[in-house]
Amino acid sequence: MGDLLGVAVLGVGHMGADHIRRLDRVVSGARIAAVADPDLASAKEAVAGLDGVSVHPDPEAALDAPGVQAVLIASPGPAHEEALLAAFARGLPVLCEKPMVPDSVGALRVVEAEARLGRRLAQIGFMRRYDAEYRRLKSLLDDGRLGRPLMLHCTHRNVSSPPGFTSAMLINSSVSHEIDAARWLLGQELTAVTVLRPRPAAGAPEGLLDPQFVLFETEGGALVDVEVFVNCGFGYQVRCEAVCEAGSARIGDEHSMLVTTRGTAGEEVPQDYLVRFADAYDREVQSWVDATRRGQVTGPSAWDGYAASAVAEAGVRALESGDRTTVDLARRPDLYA
Ligand SMILES: NC(=O)C1=CN([C@@H]2O[C@H](COP(=O)(O)OP(=O)(O)OC[C@H]3O[C@@H](n4cnc5c(N)ncnc54)[C@H](O)[C@@H]3O)[C@@H](O)[C@H]2O)C=CC1
Ligand SMILES: O=C1[C@@H](O)[C@H](O)[C@@H](O)[C@H](O)[C@H]1O
Repeated sequence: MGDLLGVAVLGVGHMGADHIRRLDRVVSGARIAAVADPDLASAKEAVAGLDGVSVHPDPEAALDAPGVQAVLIASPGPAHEEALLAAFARGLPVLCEKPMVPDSVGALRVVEAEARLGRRLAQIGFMRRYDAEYRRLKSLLDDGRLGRPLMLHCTHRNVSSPPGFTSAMLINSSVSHEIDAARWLLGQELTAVTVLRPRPAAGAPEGLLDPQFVLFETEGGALVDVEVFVNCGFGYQVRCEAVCEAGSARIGDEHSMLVTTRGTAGEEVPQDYLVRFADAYDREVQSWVDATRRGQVTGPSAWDGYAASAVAEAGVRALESGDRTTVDLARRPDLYA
């Protein structure tokens, strides 16, 4: 056990429980040292059968527990800022689920706190950067064969939204992935956003503006459109097509299986992100554990987390006003150059 990275997991809901399973059974080089969740019964259940794990209702008690060397934050977004700052205060490396901090002012506080430390401690959970298809697309765009990217056409569909999901969350929870992916794929900041809303789908909960059509402009003059539809009812579908000056490339169609039964043949569609992005989460967490054990921090940074929150915030304003809304980004600290 001594050589394994001792991880405290904060939050044992959908993502936290899946990351606990991953750290315990999939990823090498780590062990769960502590967990925290105000729902103590769920926390105990999440680590039932694991040795040497302390269970806490309070996140800071988990950070101070024996054997904790790193933190994985999987609590709801509004709890992330406090947890990140507590980890920084203890010098603990962190993998923090997206959104890093939902509001940009809080996200900037995290960036500034890390910049004051003078070294990176946080990796943000934008797992698409670890997905095989996204990585192929990134390599293709980077090698220049297709020429300058002009547009990204993105689709983001969920079968259904969890209870309490708001119209703003279509942008700051769901589209936050496209915001990060677009910034990463294009190597450009997003500068303005417009949101159109068709008549809501009959299957959407009362009052939820679902679907939405979100259009981003980039600093290099490209456009990124996203259809986000979180109660589509039929499957989890994430696609991205890059249209460039000398060709196009599309990802997101490979995660299905051709099934033949009772006289028909058709494709099975994944039903959620835990299935569609299973390999990406595995690679993300393995990469975090490996880098942490080497004393390094890699992957999406706190600056990327902040930028995603600032763009999403402009998107929510655009949704509410119906106007094209520009993005205000703070100056990027040298730490993230
Ligand atoms: N990367 C991805 O694809 C996904 C990321 N997420 C992100 O993961 C995070 C968690 O989401 P879910 O697991 O779906 O939520 P969830 O609601 O299933 O679980 C959250 C858990 O955190 C606990 N909790 C509440 N306050 C806490 C605190 N202060 N400290 C520790 N635990 C606390 C709750 O009791 C609950 O058990 C969110 O930031 C969400 O945006 C969620 C789904 C997919
Ligand atoms: O991060 C995620 C959720 O929080 C979000 O609500 C979903 O729309 C995304 O597909 C999923 O990847």
